[in-house]
Amino acid sequence: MTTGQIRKALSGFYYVYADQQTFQTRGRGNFRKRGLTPLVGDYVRFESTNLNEGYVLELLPRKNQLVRPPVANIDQAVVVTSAVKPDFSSNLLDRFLITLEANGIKPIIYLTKTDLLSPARYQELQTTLAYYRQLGYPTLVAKEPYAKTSVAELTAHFKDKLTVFTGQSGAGKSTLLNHISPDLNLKTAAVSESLSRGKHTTRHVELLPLFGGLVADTPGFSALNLAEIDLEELGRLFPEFMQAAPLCKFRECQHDKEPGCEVKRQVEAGTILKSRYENYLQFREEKKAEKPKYGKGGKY
Ligand SMILES: Nc1nc2c(ncn2[C@@H]2O[C@H](COP(=O)(O)OP(=O)(O)OP(=O)(O)O)[C@@H](O)[C@H]2O)c(=O)[nH]1
Ligand SMILES: [Zn+2]
Repeated sequence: MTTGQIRKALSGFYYVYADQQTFQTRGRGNFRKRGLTPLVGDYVRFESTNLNEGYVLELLPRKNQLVRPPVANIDQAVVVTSAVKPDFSSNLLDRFLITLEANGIKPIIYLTKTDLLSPARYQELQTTLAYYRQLGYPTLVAKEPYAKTSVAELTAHFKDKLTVFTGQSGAGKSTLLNHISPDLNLKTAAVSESLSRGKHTTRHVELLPLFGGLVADTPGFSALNLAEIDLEELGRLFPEFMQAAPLCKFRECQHDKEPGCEVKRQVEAGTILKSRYENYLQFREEKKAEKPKYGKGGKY
């Protein structure tokens, strides 16, 4: 048996990459009885007699997976964020960031449509996004989002990583991917002014070797309803809260109503961005409003 990585899944075939070759295989392992479906990005054990006939026998454990795009073992996600049309939303950005943090996926923020901004608004967004950069998230903000230098700054992060593209509909994911790899020829669509929604075409995901790493060729917009995040876990998904927390008076401080909270102190002092804290409180309310889940011991 050989170990390889699924780089494409199509019409019942899994295309497994191993030893610098691609093997066309079918699923046959007991993972199927356990209701597991191999995903692009999965590491598998397989056997084959030639390049066109082989069987995936075992699915190796995943470190994470997303539903849209359906990819496993993701290292990082480019959060394509538009400055206008649709308007920049710190709430949406923070939602993306905590969802990725919860899955152990490193976010890279990429701002698009800056060409449509007034100089003053551009300056303002640069200041806001500098805060995210200082948190440790690579944050790319350019006046010309698709200039060669801007795209090169992004692709420099791809080496040895599996990268996916995510972001709101109409944010410019397909446009950006087309600039990274013109061969892709992904359809882009003007955002319908009346619906404020882009088009959605179903495609099969494939991992492309680009800039020394692998890139999922299909962008996706995973559900961001925080369903899989625990209320108590929320604070740990904000790196600056994590850093402040040891100085909170209470060890299990939720940075909400507790006295002696360092996070709140830093929000007052202006070192923690107010919108981050407000979004945190809103996410908490959202989690609290969720119906109690059965089997979780009435946790909420
Ligand atoms: N002016 C300007 N227009 C852009 C920019 N990026 C994308 N657009 C336009 O915005 C529209 C939406 O871009 P897409 O690349 O289709 O967006 P998407 O995120 O792939 O959208 P979905 O497929 O709906 O998820 C297209 O008409 C693009 O030409 C940009 O930086 N500046
Ligand atoms: Zn606190």
